[in-house]
Amino acid sequence: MSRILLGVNIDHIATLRQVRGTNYPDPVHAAAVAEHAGADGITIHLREDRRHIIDRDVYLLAKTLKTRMNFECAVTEEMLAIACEVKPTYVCLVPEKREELTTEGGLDVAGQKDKIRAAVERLAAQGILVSLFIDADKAQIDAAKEVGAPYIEIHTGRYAEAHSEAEAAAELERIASMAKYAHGLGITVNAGHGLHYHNVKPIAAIPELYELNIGHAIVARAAIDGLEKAVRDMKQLMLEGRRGE
Ligand SMILES: CC(=O)[C@@H](O)[C@H](O)COP(=O)(O)O
Ligand SMILES: NCC(=O)COP(=O)(O)O
Repeated sequence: MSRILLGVNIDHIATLRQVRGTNYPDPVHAAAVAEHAGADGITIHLREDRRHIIDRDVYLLAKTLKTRMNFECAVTEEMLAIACEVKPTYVCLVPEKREELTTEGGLDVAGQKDKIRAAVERLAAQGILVSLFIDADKAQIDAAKEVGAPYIEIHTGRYAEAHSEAEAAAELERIASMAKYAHGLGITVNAGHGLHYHNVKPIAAIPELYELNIGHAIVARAAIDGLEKAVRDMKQLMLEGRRGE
């Protein structure tokens, strides 16, 4: 049985901070906790609108991570320049729409090969391993190969959001067959988006997958699992305050 790795996406630790304009919770701290718990890597998505991860996080994480950074970004001059300066282990190029709640689909590599090839070459020249976040689609995989990307990340959003078991099974089959196809072309295949505690096992069973990137569900689980201690700690401090301690 081959190993499958977990990249923990900490974007939504930063969401909690940004929503109040506080300096906590700190994604840098969260990354250290995730690494201590066994994360194989840390994923962050620096959105153009800086709605969660901000530049400061990227630069600090580059210094503090003990595993490796998977830096997700749109294919823009601003983001490519940051990536080339930070030099994370991985850059995953993703599509981005300003108004979306989260990433809605894969990058159209086939429709903009010259632009993506130039980005891949520019990042690779800095020693960065480039991944393309794409749908489980043969034309997109062929295009990823053509532009020289050594990695792809298959978008699992449609599987995660399936409205029926039959739809989920069909999506799973598509992801599995496209993972096999891409792997056969010599591409290292990751997957992610919308994976959670009840849908991850069938995806993790796909033998060609190297790594899963999971964020929202892990942060949500942490909020519930950590709540009991958080409430106890607050009550204890209130008691100490009342006692004049
Ligand atoms: C590219 C991808 O699937 C995820 O990283 C997703 O884009 C995360 O972005 P949000 O955390 O803003 O939803
Ligand atoms: N690339 C997918 C990712 O990093 C995590 O996505 P999600 O688990 O937050 O949906």
